[in-house]
Amino acid sequence: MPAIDASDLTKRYGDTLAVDALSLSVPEGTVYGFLGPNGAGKTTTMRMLTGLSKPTAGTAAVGGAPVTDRAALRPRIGYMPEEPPLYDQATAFEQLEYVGGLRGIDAEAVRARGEELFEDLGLDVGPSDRIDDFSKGMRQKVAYAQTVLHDPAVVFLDEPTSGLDPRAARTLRDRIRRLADGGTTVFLSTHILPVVEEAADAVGILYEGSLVAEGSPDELVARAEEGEGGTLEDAFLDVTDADPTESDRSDDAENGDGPHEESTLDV
Ligand SMILES: Nc1ncnc2c1ncn2[C@@H]1O[C@H](COP(=O)(O)OP(=O)(O)OP(=O)(O)O)[C@@H](O)[C@H]1O
Repeated sequence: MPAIDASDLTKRYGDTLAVDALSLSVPEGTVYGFLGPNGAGKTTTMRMLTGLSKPTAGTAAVGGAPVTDRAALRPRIGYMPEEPPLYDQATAFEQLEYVGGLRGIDAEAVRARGEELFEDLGLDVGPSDRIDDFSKGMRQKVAYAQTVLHDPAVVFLDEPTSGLDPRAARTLRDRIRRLADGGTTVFLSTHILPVVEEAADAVGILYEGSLVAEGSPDELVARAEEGEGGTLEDAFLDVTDADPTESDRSDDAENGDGPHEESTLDV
């Protein structure tokens, strides 16, 4: 049974078709890199897969639980949104205690696991330092720790390395790879191609709500080599008509020539 199994998942906001009949199958213990330009529908997809947004149509199950069954889904998943919810006035441990409490993990277990996670991530903070004073990288580490605190079967990470310096980004990338090597499934949404190139087993490229390419990073690169380029970036550009190095191309994406249905790369 795949860890993530989605069939024709669709989300419509009024006239906007944010996600268009998306089907996905992600095997257990793998990292799936979910790429796409701004506004492609990545966050909307993650919100549906984590039970936070009700699909307009289609079905999905994560860790064996239907996404419509939030009680069953919750213990199986961890979700780190692009703007992780953290209490500025809390210390790093208080933040974990709060989240652990909501998940019914006792304080002692939270502390032990927190110490292990913070040490592993290289988060060096004093016992009374508040999140308010943390750098972006330190906040991301706390957010990551609270996402994996309960050892979920499937972890969803939305732009986890955005704003991180290269060293912090590498630490997180290594942790993502290790999670998968330990059997956890990781669904990773990002615009940053080297992150998926290094960490992902499979890559899906979303464009205007549809999956326009899917394969291993190597397969997509090989495909791009048949054209003009030979990098994942070239593959991305081929199928999305967008430049991933530009921060906001959603208007262009809407007005430009989108890929045709048949441009789906089944590599
Ligand atoms: N709550 C909402 N109400 C109305 N439209 C929405 C809502 N959320 C998302 N959209 C629209 O759905 C589309 C997909 O947005 P989404 O945030 O999922 O894209 P994304 O790929 O995550 O983009 P980014 O990379 O910029 O975060 C966009 O056109 C967006 O404007």
